[in-house]
Amino acid sequence: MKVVVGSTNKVKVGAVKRILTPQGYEVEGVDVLSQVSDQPFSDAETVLGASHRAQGALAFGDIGIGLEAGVEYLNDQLFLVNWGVLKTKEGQTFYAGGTRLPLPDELRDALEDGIELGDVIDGYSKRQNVRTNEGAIGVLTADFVSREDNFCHIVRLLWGQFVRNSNCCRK
Ligand SMILES: O=P(O)(O)OP(=O)(O)OP(=O)(O)OC[C@H]1O[C@@H](n2cnc3c(O)ncnc32)[C@H](O)[C@@H]1O
Ligand SMILES: [Mg+2]
Repeated sequence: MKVVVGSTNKVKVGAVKRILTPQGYEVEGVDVLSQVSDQPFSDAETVLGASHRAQGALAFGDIGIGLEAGVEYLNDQLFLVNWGVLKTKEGQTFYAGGTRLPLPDELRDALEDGIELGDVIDGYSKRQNVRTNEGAIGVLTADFVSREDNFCHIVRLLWGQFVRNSNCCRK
């Protein structure tokens, strides 16, 4: 059974591989459109992007997984949010949300101006390609939690729901 991730970002594909390769699944990443803003600005837009990515990925395998990051206001505080969607050829859809972490106030203006967090966090941290490495979450947690760790948590939540609802691999 082939599992396809709707992105070629190595932390997204790496997270799915980390959970599903040991279970014997073939995992591949493909570039598909999220059909939302490059920087989603709400939970609703972020989960929609993940859903589009899962649907796009499903064309290339038996299971499609979409992982999407965004930002969301809670009261006056901007938070980093992450969502995952898993879709099967049989028409099942599973959703899971990940960690929420407050973003420093210094980042808010640039994000409100439409600059992607991936670009803003590089300048803020004085690091490069943060989005395909430790992620904003790595910068903000002194590297205790990486962006891949964060997506792994979501993949476990998605896969666990899929297993519970399928006949193939229930323990
Ligand atoms: O190739 P894709 O799959 O698009 O990978 P991406 O890094 O752009 O990932 P998303 O589109 O899901 O992320 C939406 C935006 O949020 C940014 N972002 C979210 N979480 C991040 C993190 O932990 N570190 C750096 N950038 C992050 C990202 O750079 C985008 O601007
Ligand atoms: Mg993107």
